[in-house]
Amino acid sequence: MPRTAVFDLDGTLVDSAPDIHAALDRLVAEEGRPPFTRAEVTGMIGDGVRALIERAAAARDLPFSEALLARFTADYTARAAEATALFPGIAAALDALAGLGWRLAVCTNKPAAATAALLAALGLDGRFAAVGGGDSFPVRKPDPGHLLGTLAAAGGDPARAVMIGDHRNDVLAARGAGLPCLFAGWGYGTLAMAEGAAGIARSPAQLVPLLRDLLP
Ligand SMILES: O=C(O)COP(=O)(O)O
Ligand SMILES: [Mg+2]
Repeated sequence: MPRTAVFDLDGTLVDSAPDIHAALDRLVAEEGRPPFTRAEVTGMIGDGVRALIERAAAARDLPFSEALLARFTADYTARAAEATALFPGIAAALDALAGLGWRLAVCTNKPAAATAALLAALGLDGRFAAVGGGDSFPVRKPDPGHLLGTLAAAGGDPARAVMIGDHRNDVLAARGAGLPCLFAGWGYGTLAMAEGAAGIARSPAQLVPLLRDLLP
């Protein structure tokens, strides 16, 4: 059974904050509200799009509504790849893992449609044995069912898999699923969120050696 590396998306594989930030600014500008700082935006990412819009609305004194959420989702999904790129070193790490026989998967709280659009725009469709989005299953991270469902879809073995993510939700999902989590220190989470992780990768260049240590 091959080893499986299950990657979080936002803040781990891709630096998606610029496009999320731009879409949030367009949304609140339509309501006559001022734009966000980048730190405000990265602090609101990680619990899926509904939580993102609830937080953004609260921060700009706007009532949350399904219509607001739907407007954001449509706009962001159409423009998710304008400024979003892989973090430097990620492409090489994915290539190296694939070359070592690892199976690759994505487990993200980003909705599946936006995730698919983004991965396609980055030329990454087909790279992953499975992609579990934030609305692909009845549950999402930190619920381990999201990670285990993605792993099952990838044909991976939970006893031979590692989760890599930048948020507390990734660490908690991995812990609940009985997998080690490697914390992505270059992402949007704080290092305090790494508590309970099996290790911290400071840069994508450290991914392959640390993953090989975790699953020799
Ligand atoms: O959509 C989010 O809030 C975060 O997505 P992630 O799980 O890929 O970090
Ligand atoms: Mg993330």
